[in-house]
Amino acid sequence: MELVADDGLAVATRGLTKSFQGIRGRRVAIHGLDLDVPAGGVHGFLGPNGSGKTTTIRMLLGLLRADGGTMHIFGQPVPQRLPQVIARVGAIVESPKFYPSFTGRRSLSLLADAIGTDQRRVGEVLEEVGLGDRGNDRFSGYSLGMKQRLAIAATLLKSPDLLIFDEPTNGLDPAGIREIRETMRNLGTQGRTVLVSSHILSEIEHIADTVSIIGRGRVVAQGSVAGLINQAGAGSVDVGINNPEAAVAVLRQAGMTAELAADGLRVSGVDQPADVTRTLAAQGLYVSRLVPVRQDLESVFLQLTQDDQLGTTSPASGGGDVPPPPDSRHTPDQDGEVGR
Ligand SMILES: Nc1ncnc2c1ncn2[C@@H]1O[C@H](COP(=O)(O)OP(=O)(O)OP(=O)(O)O)[C@@H](O)[C@H]1O
Repeated sequence: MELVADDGLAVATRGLTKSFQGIRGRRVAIHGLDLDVPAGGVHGFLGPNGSGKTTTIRMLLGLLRADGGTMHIFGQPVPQRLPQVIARVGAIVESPKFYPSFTGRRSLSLLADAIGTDQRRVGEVLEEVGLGDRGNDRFSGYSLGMKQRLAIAATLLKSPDLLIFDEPTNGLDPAGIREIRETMRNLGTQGRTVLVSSHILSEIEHIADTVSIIGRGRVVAQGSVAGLINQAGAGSVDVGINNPEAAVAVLRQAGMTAELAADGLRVSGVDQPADVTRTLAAQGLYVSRLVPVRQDLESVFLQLTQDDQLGTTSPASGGGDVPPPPDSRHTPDQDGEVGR
């Protein structure tokens, strides 16, 4: 049985591939995915709709069979050693179901019995997700955010080291989103690893320690949130000027990357903003405004996934560029479903 050394990763995939049978033939959904999720903290698994987040998560959990590549959870190859590692994993992959007329506490208590967990955990996990004072209310009276937090509480019963949440804020209002965000942040600060997928970046930017951005089944960037933002935002400035067309031409002639923007122009790849003003002034063009561009994860994400749609981004982690495997190696999607 293959084992990897303790590399500090909660989850690692290498060259992971998966295709589905569609009406017009097979479509590659996961395209050589190399994912690294460090142990401890919150990891945002980000990508546009249809980029392959759910498919990846379902493969990790043994709910769907991969076509190729390897997956490890805490150094154990999965699905081969999933039975050994699954006790350390809690996951929510679709909307959780509870009896509407049961209280949150009763539902958790039944679950605790079913999985052989001490009943003392019920009160603890209710507290952990902020439902300590609502545990004796019926599930039917909970807000959507509370229902989702009860689902998180259920995954916490067995004290997992890795929590996997697939789009946990889908369908929630802003208050519900905030509650779930805070819950995830708290879990991530307790030494646990929280792997959370989302296509909404603003949800993740402030709670994630590290992120992976995927596009079309490949990792296009991964690392710390701050690192990705710095990398993408380095040296961009917005320039206000009377004659932006002429300024763009002058700057391009000087070897800079400049383009027209809504209220002036944007120059990227600038080490010294003073170079911009100097270059323009030398041609009689005077800058009225020079503002460094503040990047956020959303703009990094859009840039990277847009580039990927156009096929211009090379995968950051090196192994993503795997051609679609030949059709003959695959069985139809329905055959790939495991235990569903
Ligand atoms: N059971 C299936 N049969 C056929 N195609 C599928 C199946 N599941 C996923 N796909 C396809 O695989 C691709 C990746 O889908 P997936 O649901 O993993 O993306 P996602 O990133 O989770 O998107 P979303 O944010 O919309 O949930 C899509 O093109 C999707 O249509």
